[in-house]
Amino acid sequence: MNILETKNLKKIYSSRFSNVQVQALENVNFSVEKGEFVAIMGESGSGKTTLLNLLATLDKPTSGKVILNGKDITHLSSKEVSSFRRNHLGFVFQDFNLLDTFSNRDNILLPLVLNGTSVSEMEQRLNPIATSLGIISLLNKFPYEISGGQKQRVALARALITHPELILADEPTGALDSKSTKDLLDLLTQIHENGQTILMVTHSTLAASYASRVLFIRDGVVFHQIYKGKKTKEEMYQQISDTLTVMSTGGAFHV
Ligand SMILES: Nc1ncnc2c1ncn2[C@@H]1O[C@H](COP(=O)(O)OP(=O)(O)OP(=O)(O)O)[C@@H](O)[C@H]1O
Repeated sequence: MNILETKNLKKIYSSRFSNVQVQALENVNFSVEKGEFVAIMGESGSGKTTLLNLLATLDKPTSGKVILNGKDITHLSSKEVSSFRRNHLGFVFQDFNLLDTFSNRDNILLPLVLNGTSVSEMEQRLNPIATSLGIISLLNKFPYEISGGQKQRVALARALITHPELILADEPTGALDSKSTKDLLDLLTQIHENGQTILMVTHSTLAASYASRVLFIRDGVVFHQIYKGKKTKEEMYQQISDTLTVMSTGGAFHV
């Protein structure tokens, strides 16, 4: 079953002060099945952030549709979008986006507080997630007291606490050292194996090699995709690297 689908997604940025227009996405079509872990790769300027912003309802496309769980989310009113985002999507960012004035526990619970969830329900949700992410001992600390890898695990807990249909991760390992990167990727794999749908934008071949499918964007269209299937992480890594080389040297693929 498709949980996410983009149909003929196009985004043209136009400036109010000049006639210059930038076509960031030309015609993006893809779908994500429930439970998939999809990585999106592409060179700088290929339109990845633009795509993520459209999927996250942070921006509207020039034309085309984003369908999440059967609902076209491109025409939500400004009143609807923030509760929609909170209830259906979980976000993980490169720079964690945790509030330093809140404890880690309160950072994680914030989306539930905004939704008016009861305290007992919050605790019931928090415990299993914090246990599986290994952050129970960090809950009463503040973000500035913990390492980058720990912060990203707290951010992941915050993303999971609402049981979102889809986790959108923007370069989640970008600010982490190699040990924390591997730990985070193992956790994402575990979450994926538990049935969570994840879409991750990344420049990292290593991060993408953990995904069940990698989509490559070039010049505003989906240029190629690789399914993990029965490949090992190492085989996947090699195939992603080869594809990036073909892309950077202007070679052609057919999706
Ligand atoms: N707000 C904006 N106004 C005008 N042009 C924009 C805007 N945001 C992005 N662009 C342009 O759209 C194109 C796609 O940008 P986007 O940021 O989506 O690429 P990206 O693949 O995420 O790049 P990177 O990997 O460097 O983050 C680029 O040519 C960029 O300059």
